[in-house]
Amino acid sequence: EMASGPTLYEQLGGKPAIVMIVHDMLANVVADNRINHYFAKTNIPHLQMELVSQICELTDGPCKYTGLNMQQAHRGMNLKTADFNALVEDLQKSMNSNNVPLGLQNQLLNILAPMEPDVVHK
Ligand code: HEM
Repeated sequence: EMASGPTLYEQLGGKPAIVMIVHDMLANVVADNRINHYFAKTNIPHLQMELVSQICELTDGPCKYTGLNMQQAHRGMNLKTADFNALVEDLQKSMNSNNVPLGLQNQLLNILAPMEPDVVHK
């Protein structure tokens, strides 16, 4: 059997660290005039809960994401690549302020990047 090593979830610092990263990312988003209009009617605590669950599962943590799939969640928003990149910047800003090492930042971004086609132009 191959030794697998700690999961990305574990390396990030588990659920408490992911809660902090998502919380601070959403604070950045709400303050980001490039994209905050999309979130004007959004229940932010609910979105935070869904994002934590999704990132926990994607990083091999002990969670099961039960929210909408990415196409459903963003249908009708007609998001652009620039909107996607702005959100990624807000996530990077949060990871920097939470002292997430660059190698781990890039591992998480590499998991999220392939979702772009499901999120933009929907
Ligand atoms: C990889 C990138 C993204 C991921 C992983 C992601 C993930 C999610 C998730 C998990 C939800 C909640 C779905 C549910 O409630 O069941 C959601 C909702 C939402 N997303 Fe994204 N998202 C991404 C990109 C974006 C971008 C770029 C924008 C806009 C700039 C955006 C705007 C929204 C909004 C406004 C909602 C909430 C809709 C509502 O009020 O119910 N998302 N997203």
